[in-house]
Amino acid sequence: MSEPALSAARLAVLGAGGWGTALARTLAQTHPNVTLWARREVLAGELRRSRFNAAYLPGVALPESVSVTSDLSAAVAGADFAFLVVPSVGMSGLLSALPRSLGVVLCAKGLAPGGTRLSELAASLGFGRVAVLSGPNHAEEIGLGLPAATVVASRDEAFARTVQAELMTPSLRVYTSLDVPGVELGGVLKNVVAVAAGLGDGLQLGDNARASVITRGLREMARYLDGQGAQDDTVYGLSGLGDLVATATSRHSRNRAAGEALARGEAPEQGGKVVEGLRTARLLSAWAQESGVELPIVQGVAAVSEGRLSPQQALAVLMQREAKAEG
Ligand SMILES: NC(=O)C1=CN([C@@H]2O[C@H](COP(=O)(O)OP(=O)(O)OC[C@H]3O[C@@H](n4cnc5c(N)ncnc54)[C@H](O)[C@@H]3O)[C@@H](O)[C@H]2O)C=CC1
Ligand SMILES: O=C(CO)COP(=O)(O)O
Repeated sequence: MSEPALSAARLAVLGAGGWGTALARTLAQTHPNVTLWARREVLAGELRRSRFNAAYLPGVALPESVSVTSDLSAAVAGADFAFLVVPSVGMSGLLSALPRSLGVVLCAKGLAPGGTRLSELAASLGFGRVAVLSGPNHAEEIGLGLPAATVVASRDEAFARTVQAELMTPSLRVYTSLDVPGVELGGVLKNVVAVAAGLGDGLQLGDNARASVITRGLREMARYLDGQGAQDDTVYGLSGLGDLVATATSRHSRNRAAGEALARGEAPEQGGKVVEGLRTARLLSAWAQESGVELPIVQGVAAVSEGRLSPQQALAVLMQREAKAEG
């Protein structure tokens, strides 16, 4: 395969956790001008010195061409657009500190406080060029250059195409979409179902149980997306079913591992790595309670993570729901 052509675009990756590091490495294959911003200077210094992110993505070398800084203004100065890769709880603070003229690609798979979608948050803060990136993309594999596909969605079709063109490499196939809520929410909800799959794995419930959780979880995802303005078929694409399968079955998934830890009676968040599905479960469980829309798996995960039910009790609640037709 021939070497991909280099691009003159200047790109910023804001957030130096696992996914930000993997994206910076991917972009560096085709861009000599990539800057990676780490919130903490101690991490930025470590990355500059060793070129490895031992805490968040061990084993993936950051190319020398990637500039690393903890100075946010310097990171985005002259950038054509930026990938925002901090946990969803940090997105509001990060967006507030950025120039509104900057094109932003939101890469977190979670919701803002109160359950607002991150793309809505960005628009409400005055950003004009807003895209979301979502798909079956474990940083551990993308960072090694293993093949994958992903979706960039924006209401601004030209911006989505620009991001697609800049992010595509021979090992990362990027699709565009105009369905922002559909693509964004698929990535948000699959994390909760992955926690449920992890709970089942931790309780050693077997392959049938995992398949049932994935399938009924997909149904809950579709039910929620339906009320949020998403297109019907998006949930069955890469950002929905694709990412659900990747996350609910992968040894890399932090959300699945959190479910396993809960089943063992251990703390679900370990090593300082973000587990978006726990917070999302609580936000969506509250929404389900208020709206009367049934999201039993989401509500079960919320109940376990809040300590209201044991994993075994949550399983019993799910299994003993009233008999009904599939749908
Ligand atoms: N790890 C993965 O494979 C993928 C993760 N994502 C999503 O990307 C987002 C980031 O995840 P990871 O990179 O895995 O997280 P991570 O846990 O590996 O690292 C998070 C990074 O963000 C920093 N951080 C934490 N709070 C912050 C704040 N308020 N402001 C700025 N920086 C802050 C941490 O110091 C750390 O460097 C999450 O929403 C996750 O769901 C999406 C696709 C793949
Ligand atoms: O979103 C991801 C893969 O697409 C990563 O999932 P985890 O946060 O569960 O590791």
